[in-house]
Amino acid sequence: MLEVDNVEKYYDSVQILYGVYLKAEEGQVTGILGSNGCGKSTLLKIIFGTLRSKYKLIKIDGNVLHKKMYTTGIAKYLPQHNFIPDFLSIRKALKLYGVTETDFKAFFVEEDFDLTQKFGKLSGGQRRIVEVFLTLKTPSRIILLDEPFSHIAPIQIERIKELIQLQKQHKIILITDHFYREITEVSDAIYLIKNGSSKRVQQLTDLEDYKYISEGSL
Ligand SMILES: Nc1ncnc2c1ncn2[C@@H]1O[C@H](COP(=O)(O)OP(=O)(O)OP(=O)(O)O)[C@@H](O)[C@H]1O
Repeated sequence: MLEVDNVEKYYDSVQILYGVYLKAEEGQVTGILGSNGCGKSTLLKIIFGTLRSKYKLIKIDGNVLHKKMYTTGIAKYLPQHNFIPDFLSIRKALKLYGVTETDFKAFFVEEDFDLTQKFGKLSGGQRRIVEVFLTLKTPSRIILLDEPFSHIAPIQIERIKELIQLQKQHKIILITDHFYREITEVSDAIYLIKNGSSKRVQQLTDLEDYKYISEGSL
């Protein structure tokens, strides 16, 4: 289990997060929703350890994590924007992520990607779906996904959702996206970031009550 508590973040003198708490269980997908600029990406970066915060407490299976999470190899993080360098081939990326070529080919049957293809030569959407696939299939136990559904075609979104369901069995998956219907469908637990704090969403109508979505849009 991953527990994140008391996250406070300032950018210069502006406070963005005011004591965020969330709990993410193994075998479950934990969704994070919130309006533009509320601090979702900031929170994921703080959890991963690539962004400093004023306070935070991270526990894994009840033990306080003293190191930056990314240095431990326990987690992989999909940032909001493309991150695999242009010069890297698909084959090299598979090796780096510990994903087999067989698994890759089994998922991308239709696309029939050439494994020597470099990321710089893929389309924006192709690049994104390969990045999402690698992040989900990597053997790391904790997976942090920032906007995995953005920039990919609807049919691919369905495939990614199926992959998430398969991969979550042995993993702790934290996910955020503005495709809130996808998030609510794929998540076992949901938090909403609002006014710098996290609120556990117990039922979907809470999203209306917290004015994340307009009344009647469910
Ligand atoms: N490096 C930075 N310096 C100063 N302010 C920043 C920095 N990065 C983010 N912010 C601000 O912090 C707030 C939270 O940003 P963040 O990217 O975490 O939001 P978000 O919820 O992921 O937004 P979105 O859904 O639009 O991607 C925003 O107001 C943003 O302008």
